[in-house]
Amino acid sequence: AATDAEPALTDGFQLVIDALKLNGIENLYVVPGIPISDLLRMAQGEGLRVISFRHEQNAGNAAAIAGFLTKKPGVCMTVSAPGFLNGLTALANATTNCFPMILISGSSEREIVDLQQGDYEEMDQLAIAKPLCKAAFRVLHAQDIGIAVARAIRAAVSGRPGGVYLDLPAKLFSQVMDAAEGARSLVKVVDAAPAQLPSPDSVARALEVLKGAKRPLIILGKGAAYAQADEAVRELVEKSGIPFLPMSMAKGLLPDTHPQSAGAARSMVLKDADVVVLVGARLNWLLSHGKGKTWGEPGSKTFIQIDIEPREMDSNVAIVAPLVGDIGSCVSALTAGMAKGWTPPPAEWTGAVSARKEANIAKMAPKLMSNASPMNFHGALGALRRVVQERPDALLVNEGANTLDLARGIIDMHQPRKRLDVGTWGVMGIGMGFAVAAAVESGKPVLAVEGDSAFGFSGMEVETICRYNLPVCIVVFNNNGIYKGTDVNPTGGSDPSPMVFVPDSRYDKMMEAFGGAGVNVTTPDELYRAVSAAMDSGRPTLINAVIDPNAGSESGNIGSLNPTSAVRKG
Ligand SMILES: Cc1ncc(Cc2csc(CCOP(=O)(O)OP(=O)(O)O)c2C)c(N)n1
Ligand SMILES: [Mg+2]
Repeated sequence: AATDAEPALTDGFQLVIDALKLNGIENLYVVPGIPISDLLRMAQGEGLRVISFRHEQNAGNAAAIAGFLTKKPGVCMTVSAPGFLNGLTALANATTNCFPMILISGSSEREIVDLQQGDYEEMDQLAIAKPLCKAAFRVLHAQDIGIAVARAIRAAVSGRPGGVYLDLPAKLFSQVMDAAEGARSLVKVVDAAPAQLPSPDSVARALEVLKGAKRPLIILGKGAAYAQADEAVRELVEKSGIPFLPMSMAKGLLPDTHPQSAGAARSMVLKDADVVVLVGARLNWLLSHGKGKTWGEPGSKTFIQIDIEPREMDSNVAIVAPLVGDIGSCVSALTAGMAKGWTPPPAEWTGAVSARKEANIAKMAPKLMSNASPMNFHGALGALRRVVQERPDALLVNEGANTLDLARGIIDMHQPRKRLDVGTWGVMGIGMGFAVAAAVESGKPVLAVEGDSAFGFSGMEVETICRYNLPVCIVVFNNNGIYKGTDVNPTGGSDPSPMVFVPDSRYDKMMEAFGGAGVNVTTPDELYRAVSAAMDSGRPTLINAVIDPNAGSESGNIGSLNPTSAVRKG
C-alpha cells in the first residue's frame, strides 16, 4: 500500500491476475503446487473461479473445451516440469482440434536451466512446448506480463484457434514494480478474433460451381459449431435446400431430426454427391482424406471449402473454390449470393437422400428397442437417445470405441455445441475434464457416456465432480474391457488378456466413495430411469451400465486402421 513517502507497489502475482481479469478470464482449471499455489490462492481471493483437478491432463482438457464452448481461451495452470508435461497432451489435442486454450506453467530459473545446474523440477519447458502448440511465450520481467497475456490470448483465438503455452519462471511472481506503472503495462485485447471476410471473387466462383451441381452436399465441421454463426449456417442450409452432413461435434447445429439432415445416409451422400461444400470441416482421416471408395468414382467430386486457414486448401484433394475467412462471414456471403437466381437441388437428389435416410432409420429402429439383459450397445444407446431428446439443453460428453462410434450415430443432437467428444485425434481421456468444464461453463446438466476403458483414463476426477457438486451424470458402459471383455491370453496363462478388465466391476462404487450417487443397471429401462432421475437431481451420479462383453467389435468402426501381420498366422 502507498504512503506519502513511498509509491504503491505491485508484483508479478498481482499482474498475472489483473491481466487475466482485464481480459475477461473468469475460470482457471488447475493442479496447484510450487510455484503457483500462492498465485491460485490470490486468484481465488480476487474472484476468479479456481477449479482444482487430480491430474493436469484433465485440467488441460477442461480448459480446451471451455475454449470451444465460449470462444474465450480456456486457461489451465500447472506446476513446472512433471505438471507441465502432464498438461501437454491436452495442449497438443487442443491445437489439433482448434480449441483455444492457454497452458500457463510455472518454470525453473533460466540461469540454472540454461547451465543445467539441477534446479527443482528443471526443464526447458518453452522449447518442449513449442512444437506442440500454436504459439509459445516466456516472460522474464513483471512489466512484460500484460503484453504476454495479451499475445497469448490473441494467439489462442485469432485465425484458426489453438493451444498456446505461457512460461512463467518462479522468480517472476515476486518481482515488484510501481503499481501505477504496472497498471499501465496491462493490455486489454481489442478484437482478438477479427472477422475475416472472403473475397467477392471467391464467393462468385463458389456460387458458379454450386449452381452447376446436380447432387450437392454441405458438410458441417466442428469449426462451424465453434464459430457460433448458428443462424447464418441454418440460413445457408435452408435457403439452399442442400442436404447437410454434420461431423460429430457439429451435430445439433441444425437438429439431427431436420428434414435436410443426411446423417443417416452418410455413406450414400459421400459416394454420390457431385459438389461438396466443406464448412469448417477438414478432409482428414475422418473423411477418408476426400478420396478412395468412400467418395465413389475417382474424380467424381468437386470441392468447395470454407476455412479460416488458407493453407488448409488442397491439403488432400484439389479445392476448386476455396473460400478463406471466418465461417460466419463466408456462409453469409454465400447465402446472400443465392438471393437471386438460385435453384434448389433436383428433387431426384433430395428425394433419394431422404428415402435412403428413412430406410436406414427404419432398419435401426428395432435394434434401439432391444431390452436384452445384459444390455447390448443398441438397447442401451436407445435409452440414452430418448433422454437426450427429452433434455436438449443437456451437454453430452462421449468417448470409447463402440461406446463412441455407435453413440455418434444413434444419439441425435438437437442444439449446437452440445456434443463434446474425442475429436480429430480420437483421444481417450477427455471425458471427465470435458464434463467438469461443460458443467462449469454452461451451468447445464452434463451426461457423460463413457466406455469403461475410456473412463479409466480420467476416472479419478469423480472426486473433483463431487467436490464442486457438479450436475454430471456419468454412464459407464461396462463390457469388462477395451472394445469387448472376451479377449483371451493366447498362452492360456493366468494373466488376463491385456484387453480385459476385472469382470463384473462396479464403477458406481467409485462415485459413492466421494459422496455422489451410484447406480448399477442391467436393462435399458433401468438405465433410462436412472439417468432421468440423476439429471432431475442435479447430483453427481455414476451409473454402471452392464453391457454384454460379447457385444461390440474391436476398435468400434475403425478396426481397419489396425496394421496386421503378414507373416504371423492367426
Ligand atoms: C490416449 C489414448 N490411449 C489409447 C487409445 C486407443 C483406444 C481407442 S478406444 C480405446 C478404449 C476402448 O474401450 P472402451 O471400453 O472405452 O470402449 P468399448 O469399445 O465400448 O469397450 C482405446 C484404449 C486412444 N485412442 N487414446
Ligand atoms: Mg469397454
